[in-house]
Amino acid sequence: MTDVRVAQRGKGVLRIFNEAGVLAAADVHVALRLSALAGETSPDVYLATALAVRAVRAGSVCLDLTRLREVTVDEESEVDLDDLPWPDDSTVIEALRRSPLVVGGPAGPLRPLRLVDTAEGELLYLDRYFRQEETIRRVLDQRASGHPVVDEASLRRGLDTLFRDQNDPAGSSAPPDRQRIAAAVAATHRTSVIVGGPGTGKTHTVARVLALLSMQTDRPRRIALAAPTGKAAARLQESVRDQAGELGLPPDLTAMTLHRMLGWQRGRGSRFRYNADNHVPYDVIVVDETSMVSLTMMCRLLEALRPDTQLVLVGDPDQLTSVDAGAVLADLVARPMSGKENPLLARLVGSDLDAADDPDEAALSAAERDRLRGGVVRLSRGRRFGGGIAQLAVAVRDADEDRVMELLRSDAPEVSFHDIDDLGALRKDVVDTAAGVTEAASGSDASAALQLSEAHRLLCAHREGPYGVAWWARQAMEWIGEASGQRLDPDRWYPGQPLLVTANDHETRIYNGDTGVIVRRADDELVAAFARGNEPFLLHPTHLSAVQTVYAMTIHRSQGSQYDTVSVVLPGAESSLLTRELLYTAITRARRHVRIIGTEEAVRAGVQRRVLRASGLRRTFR
Ligand SMILES: Nc1ncnc2c1ncn2[C@@H]1O[C@H](COP(=O)(O)OP(=O)(O)OP(=O)(O)O)[C@@H](O)[C@H]1O
Repeated sequence: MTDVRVAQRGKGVLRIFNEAGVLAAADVHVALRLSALAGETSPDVYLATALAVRAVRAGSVCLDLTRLREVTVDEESEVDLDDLPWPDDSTVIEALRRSPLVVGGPAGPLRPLRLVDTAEGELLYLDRYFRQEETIRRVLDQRASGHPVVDEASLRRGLDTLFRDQNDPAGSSAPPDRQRIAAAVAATHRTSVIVGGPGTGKTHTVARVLALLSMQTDRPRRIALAAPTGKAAARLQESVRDQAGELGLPPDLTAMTLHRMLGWQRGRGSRFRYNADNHVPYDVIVVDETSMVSLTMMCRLLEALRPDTQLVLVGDPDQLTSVDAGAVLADLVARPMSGKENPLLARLVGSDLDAADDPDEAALSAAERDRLRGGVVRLSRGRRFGGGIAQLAVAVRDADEDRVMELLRSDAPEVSFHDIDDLGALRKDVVDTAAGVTEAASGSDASAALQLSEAHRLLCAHREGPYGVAWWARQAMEWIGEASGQRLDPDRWYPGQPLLVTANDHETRIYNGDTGVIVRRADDELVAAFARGNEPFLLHPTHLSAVQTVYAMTIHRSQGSQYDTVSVVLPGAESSLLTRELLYTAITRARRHVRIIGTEEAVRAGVQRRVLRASGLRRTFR
């Protein structure tokens, strides 16, 4: 028997790294094929190439050659990474500098790798990702070289009207008001980036940005609202529509996925209808949940923009990033800012920029002020949560593990911490939620069933194993079966069955990650219901190409959704999936209560472990 994960052609160092589980067979094949085409024979270059392919697979845009050894392997692997025959960093870099894979060779113009020197060390790119990153950098810099033409007096009036004191509607909100700064930045820059944790008012601000921009002209602005997933688009649309009447926005603004906005075409691969030669026809584009946008998608979006289209990128850079390579939103916030601050900003919101601390909002730091040059504003004042969840999220984000433990062990009603044997409260939430959803679904009330299915969600870091989704979903089904006296059979459709879509279907506009529920219609037919705008979208379940029954889901999948109560089953402290970003994402899925199930050791390990996502966007190239 051969192990499919081991590349049969791999020899020497590649074979050793492959068998140790650091490299996949595909990484080895790509490295060998490229080397053969270019006539490369150095084992150091083989290894670096295979590690560069692996890095992209693991979500990085490039390989950080100064951190070669920072790789993770499966938990089951018993290999000690330090025992592997790691070459010396500088030997690898020297070999790459001479390599035909990097400099081109007699075999032809093929140059599949790029070696880049930066102040913090060398990066190795697969050419395709290098070019995408270059495009992003170039388009952003071009767009930052000028500012939109605006009517200053009208903007000032707009800001005064839209950002009111909550207690005194005749007055403006107290400075510093970062939402007002964000709106002013968005109105005066071609590209702006509005970031913040959950409930900091990102969508509230976006609706006001749209109102502010619409006030600037008599001609209606062509506005596009977009998000990387269908679910996130639906949420954005709903929030903006809720505020449309109050703000004088068109009542029928529709949000769509980025794929749809760029004109995804069946059978055309990543080639969109709108691209560098055929720009998207909008004056203003808002992208929500930008943390989930991959490098490739950001590249496609930026190259499809008209130079004068105003782009507002919104999201939470502390969350888990896209499944594909890149952490573009976090990079845009952290990258060295070029350009000068738009002087108009100081005239419009000078009192916010210069204000001292206010009881509700701290004064702007020097770093925040600097980020304004790049059109980046971070909203920090939580507007939604009763303290506990937000405080916990902030402590995780700031890697303050003692504070995290203190909050978990406090009696804050929004947070609880349970041992893996202490499952009574979880069981009750699972059973009660299923009972509520089943009752509504059996009574053909699709809206209520969908709403009730957001009352509680069980999240895991892993798919498999004792901490994984499969195990916990089975456990949940047993609990529900015992409580209702009826065994659940996920191989047949039944009312109240919770669904998770696992692949995009552009035709039905049902997307990977969308969740729904099976409902019995008044005519007794069973249909799948998905939340979409005000009315649920119903379709026959056989029209769903890829769908699972979901009593537990991975934290990755839960991105872009929120639930009243979230229960998070943590894996063991040694799990490489357990990271700060993962914990932060899980905690911030909860609206009212977050229940963490696991050990103190696991919490502390998770808070300290970071997702390594190498990219060049944060660096200055030499
Ligand atoms: N300046 C404000 N004055 C009053 N209420 C506000 C203000 N800003 C936000 N809110 C309210 O706070 C809540 C959270 O705001 P919003 O939904 O815009 O946050 P968000 O950052 O988009 O959150 P999420 O990331 O979870 O979607 C909403 O109910 C909103 O109406």
